[in-house]
Amino acid sequence: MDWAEKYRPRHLTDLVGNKESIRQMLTWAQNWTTDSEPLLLYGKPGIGKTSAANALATDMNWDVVELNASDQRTKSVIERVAGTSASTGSLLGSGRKLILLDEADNLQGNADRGGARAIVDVIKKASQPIVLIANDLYGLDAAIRTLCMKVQFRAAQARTITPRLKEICIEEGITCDISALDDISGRSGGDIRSAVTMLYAATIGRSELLSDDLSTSRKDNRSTIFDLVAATLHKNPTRPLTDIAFEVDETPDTELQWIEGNIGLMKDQGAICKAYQAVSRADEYLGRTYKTQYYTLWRYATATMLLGVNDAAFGTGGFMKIMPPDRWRRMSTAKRQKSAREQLLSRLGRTMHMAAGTVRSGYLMPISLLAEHNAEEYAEEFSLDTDQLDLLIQDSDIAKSIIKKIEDRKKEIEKELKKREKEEAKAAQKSRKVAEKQRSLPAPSKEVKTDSPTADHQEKQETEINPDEKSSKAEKNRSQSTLFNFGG
Ligand SMILES: Nc1ncnc2c1ncn2[C@@H]1O[C@H](COP(=O)(O)OP(=O)(O)OP(=O)(O)O)[C@@H](O)[C@H]1O
Repeated sequence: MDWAEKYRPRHLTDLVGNKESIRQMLTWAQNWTTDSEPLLLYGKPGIGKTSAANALATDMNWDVVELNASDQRTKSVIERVAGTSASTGSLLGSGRKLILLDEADNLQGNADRGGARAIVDVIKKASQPIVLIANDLYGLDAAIRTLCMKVQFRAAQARTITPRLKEICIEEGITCDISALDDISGRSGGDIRSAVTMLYAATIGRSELLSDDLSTSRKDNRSTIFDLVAATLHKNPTRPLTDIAFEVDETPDTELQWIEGNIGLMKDQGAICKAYQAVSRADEYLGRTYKTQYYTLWRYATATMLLGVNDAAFGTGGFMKIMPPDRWRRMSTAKRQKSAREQLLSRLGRTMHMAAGTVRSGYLMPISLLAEHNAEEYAEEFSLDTDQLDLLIQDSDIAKSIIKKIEDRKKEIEKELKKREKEEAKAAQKSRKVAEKQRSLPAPSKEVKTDSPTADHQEKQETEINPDEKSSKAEKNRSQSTLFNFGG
């Protein structure tokens, strides 16, 4: 029996983590009446949902009728099995039956589309407790979802899984390194089933588990292109080169570029020359392969390249810093420059209302000469980036510093704008508050106290108004009094 099954928790107290969810389940079960909602347990796989449901039934002394996705969960099966169980008592006549619907989010895959509908009917009619289990809450039919009391199960934390693994090791009589168990717990991503299974796999045929055992068993033993290049340039490769090449996940032409790109690591000029001859011969075979579509030639190309270069490399050894082919770096630089050139021409052309080709053939040189004298203005005018300005003035350092200066200035302006917006918002808020406060004040009494500070202030203001304004105010007052008089 695999350990995940062997060490399935039998009682609620055996479960690791999710204490609050387990408490909710127990309360639900202890207070269960025919009016209770069914329970929906949801969460990632392997964290104990099914085990918890079974353990609950055991602890409550209930029977279990389980329907999982492997059963043909058609409407009729669900109605027959769950429906009957739900509406009748226990076989023993006393206890209850827990109806367990595992993988409830997988009903849509059934041949009979009545599955979800049937569950809703069964749930509504049920006279026995029902537990549904799902990984994806929203993969569940909405009608079922809304009928249930939902309890979430969360992935376990690594530090709670390790003690469980230790218990299993003790039970199995295996001496274990705690750091090895921590490693397994960490890699399980909170999935306890996967942690238990990993432990099982790592300890097969052992009575001791050390952290080193784990790292070697985990290591991907396939060779990489770095291994192949290193072995080819080494005087005594430990394994046949063709075996290593077979494991490397690259085509012979890519391998050729890598080997050619690292030939320079050889010290001896004569050896380098010999290695290039082997590479050139291999390249011929590759060319013929593509021309004739006769892929058996690939093997000759690979053998010529690896064995020829290794033969030339005799005497090379020690630490080597293997790098991706320089040609790739140059190609990517050239590609970047080409795109910068095209963008620059189209930008200049757009501003000057002419085709990019015309700019290149007739105007690029004079613009470059002019830009040299006023690079910053040109960069701003045409919104150039570092590469584009560099193309124009042919000086990457100056281009870099100018673009940085422009960007810093832009940032400064943006900062200033933001600051101002904030200040304005603050002022607006303040004046809103003042207005609100004034509105909430009781209406002033009709009798105006002339000795009040407000009145003083008003008076003072009036004395400060210049004579012209005063006369126009007097005029206004006069006309107002006339109006009142008219109304009276
Ligand atoms: N909380 C837990 N405590 C102890 N062991 C656990 C726990 N969760 C999972 N396991 C181990 O993983 C196995 C599988 O657990 P279980 O079937 O309950 O998970 P599940 O959440 O229902 O997964 P799925 O959604 O895939 O059905 C158990 O038999 C047990 O060995």
